[in-house]
Amino acid sequence: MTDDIFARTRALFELPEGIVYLDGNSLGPLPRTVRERVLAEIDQGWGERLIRGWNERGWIDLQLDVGNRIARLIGAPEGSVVAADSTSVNLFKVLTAALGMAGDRKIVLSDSGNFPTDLYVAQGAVKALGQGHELKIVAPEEVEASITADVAVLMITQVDYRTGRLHDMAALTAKAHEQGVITIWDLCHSAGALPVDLAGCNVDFAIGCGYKYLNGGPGAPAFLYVRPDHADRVSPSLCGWMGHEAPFAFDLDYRPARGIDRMRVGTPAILSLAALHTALEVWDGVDMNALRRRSIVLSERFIKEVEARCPELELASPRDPSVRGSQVSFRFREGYAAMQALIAEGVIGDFRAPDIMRFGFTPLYISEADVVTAAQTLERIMRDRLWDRPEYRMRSKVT
Ligand SMILES: Cc1ncc(COP(=O)(O)O)c(C=O)c1O
Ligand SMILES: Nc1c(O)cccc1C(=O)C[C@H](N)C(=O)O
Repeated sequence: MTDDIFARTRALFELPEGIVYLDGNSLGPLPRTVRERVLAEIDQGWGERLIRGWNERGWIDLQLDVGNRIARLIGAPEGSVVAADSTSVNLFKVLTAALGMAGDRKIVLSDSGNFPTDLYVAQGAVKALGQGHELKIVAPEEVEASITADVAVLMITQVDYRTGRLHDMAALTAKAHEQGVITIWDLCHSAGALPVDLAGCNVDFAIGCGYKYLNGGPGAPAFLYVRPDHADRVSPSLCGWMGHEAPFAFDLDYRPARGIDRMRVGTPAILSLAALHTALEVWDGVDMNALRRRSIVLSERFIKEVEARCPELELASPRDPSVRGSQVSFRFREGYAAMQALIAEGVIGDFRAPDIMRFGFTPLYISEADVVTAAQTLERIMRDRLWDRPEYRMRSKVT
């Protein structure tokens, strides 16, 4: 039964012939219906309806409509998620809002497994606020013990982009709340990768991107969640007219809209939003628990196959699947060149410095046969030392 669902979802994607795509954790592939939707938005929307498209094609509500589709995947209620901006910008928005609610507390707590943009945004936000806040970065294993009553905000990415290590959202959020700490979760590697229960965990704020497991396309709009009981209280720091109570009243003074709408800022990129909106239809009928079971089957199989075939590689991800997201990483000193060789042989993963070969497992379109093909190809690359070729050592701008 489960297999039938994923055979059906696989057919919804346009995947190049002869490629095993294990990089949907960086950029999801193209859902077939997206092209038609974007072309319709161009031809019948922009082309024919012109400015009338905002009302007649529902562009003005699209950020909330997309948000509602994402909400189901992350355990958030209707009307609590908005699609907007990039993850980095959304993080700035929620972090400054959270710090505005945190009274005299000055510490933003995060960990060294976080994606660098999150840390950079926090550094920038602290500087921009100029109120003596401080970013404290601890090791991932030290997060829980570091949640103390002097912390203002806990800012954590649930799944480590390099190793796939999974933080316990329920436990860390509960501990944070015991200590009066506001929580922000980055769901970039969680949304569409595993079941997330924002409401059940009582998370305060969350953000994430649209281009990985949600398959919204390169640079797709990101998303932002505010717990409903905070939504009318938070004071946005990026105050734009789309987040105003009455944008078309053109008042001189900013008055925040009610609810999640206030986290909107400027005019959204409608063509990209339309692509994400349609891409999210592939999730119709997909049970996130079934997805998680399948993701574990695929990643366990990959680990087993690679460890049996490639003794040079060392598992960098947690061995226990219950504390791993939907990706598996291996360390290899020549990992960059080995990944280029693998890509040249039709298996696409990616590399993260200094030595991590990273593979994403996305049950919507990856089968167990793909996993075996990937491991066999990797075995050949290691056995024939294909990574030793000079052409695979030249670093590209984007890895
Ligand atoms: C955890 C995490 N946060 C943020 C980002 C990126 O944010 P943005 O969408 O602003 O590029 C990424 C990946 O690019 C990520 O892995
Ligand atoms: N956002 C990306 C981009 O614009 C180019 C290349 C890769 C990305 C990524 O998403 C990287 C990703 N967050 C990572 O986990 O490494």
